[in-house]
Amino acid sequence: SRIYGIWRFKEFLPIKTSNPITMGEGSTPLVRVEKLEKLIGVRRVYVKFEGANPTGSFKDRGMSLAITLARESGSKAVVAASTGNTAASAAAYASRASLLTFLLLPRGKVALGKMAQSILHGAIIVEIEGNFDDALETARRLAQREEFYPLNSFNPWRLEGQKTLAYEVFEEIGVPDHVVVPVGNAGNISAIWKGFKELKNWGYSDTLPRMAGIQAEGSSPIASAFKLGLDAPLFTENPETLATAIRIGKPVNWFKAWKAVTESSGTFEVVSDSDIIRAQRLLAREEGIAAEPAGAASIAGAIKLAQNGYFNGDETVVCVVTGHGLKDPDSVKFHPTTRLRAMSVDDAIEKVIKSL
Ligand SMILES: Cc1ncc(COP(=O)(O)O)c(/C=C/C(=O)C(=O)O)c1O
Repeated sequence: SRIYGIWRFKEFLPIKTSNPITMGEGSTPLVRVEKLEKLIGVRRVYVKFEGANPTGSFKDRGMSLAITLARESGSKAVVAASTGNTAASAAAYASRASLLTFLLLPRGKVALGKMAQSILHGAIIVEIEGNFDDALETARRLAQREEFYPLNSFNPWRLEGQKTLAYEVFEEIGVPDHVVVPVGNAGNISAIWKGFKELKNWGYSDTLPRMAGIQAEGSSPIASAFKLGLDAPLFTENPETLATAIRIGKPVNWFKAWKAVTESSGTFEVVSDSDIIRAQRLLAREEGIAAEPAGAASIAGAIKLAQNGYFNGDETVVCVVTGHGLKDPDSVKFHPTTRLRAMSVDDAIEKVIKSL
């Protein structure tokens, strides 16, 4: 059968199919980041680089299952509210299944690369005046009509695909001490935790990681409440962060994420937009990894957790970088570099030599 991708784990997936809608999603790089290790102060730090998926984010893992089911459901169209990556992934996989895609997007709040993908794959795009949470409510109501198949992460099949990240990490390095995940609608951290629990329940492993969920300061309904010692999130009407992928005020999967953190004796942490931008630059200029801002939030979170003494120094930490830097080209405005204008070959040569 398949030698790479999530369908290698077909026995662990809840749907039986001989021809899934797939583009080889999964089997993403687990990259050791030794310079960041020194900064975070633990024995090993790895980045699970989900930007290497077919549409550039972890969403592809779950979309492969969900679209395979959508095709069998007899629906004519799929519908998804999104901050961008679910949209891009839905449009790509649905086109492969010859299904129409309706996207509900918060107008003006979706990063350029994700809009480009949604357009390229021919989705029907509805830009809503409002935020992601309004878009999600629209999608939920549309999904009550037979002709629309719902793709948002209240759809459990998406999370069943996303749990495969845990299987891949286990295959390569066993069970890490910590897994750090950026949290928006809170599906992914829950899915990864589920994957590790299954491995233990099925007797493949005998330990579990501690999960750390990272949210952006202006959009941290779960993390802020957790840090205040509350037992439920503080939903916010106006989430704000430049990490637009995780700009979500009413996370639909908050309860699953809360359980993942409490069951694993993990934590939630809040990082500022400047922490995120700093992490994006460190990843790109020290480790060669291009992360979109929300993807860099896991590294920003690990740095902050280290500063708060959360780690004991000899652990292995996996940071999930959830989306590729190409998704949000506008974010390069935060990362100036030298750009020289050369009027001729000689001029270019002279300027380059002067810049050495
Ligand atoms: C790069 C990136 N990093 C982290 C998250 C948060 O994952 P969840 O906590 O499972 O929501 C998202 C989520 C994106 C959407 O929710 C969407 O695309 O609509 C993301 O794109």
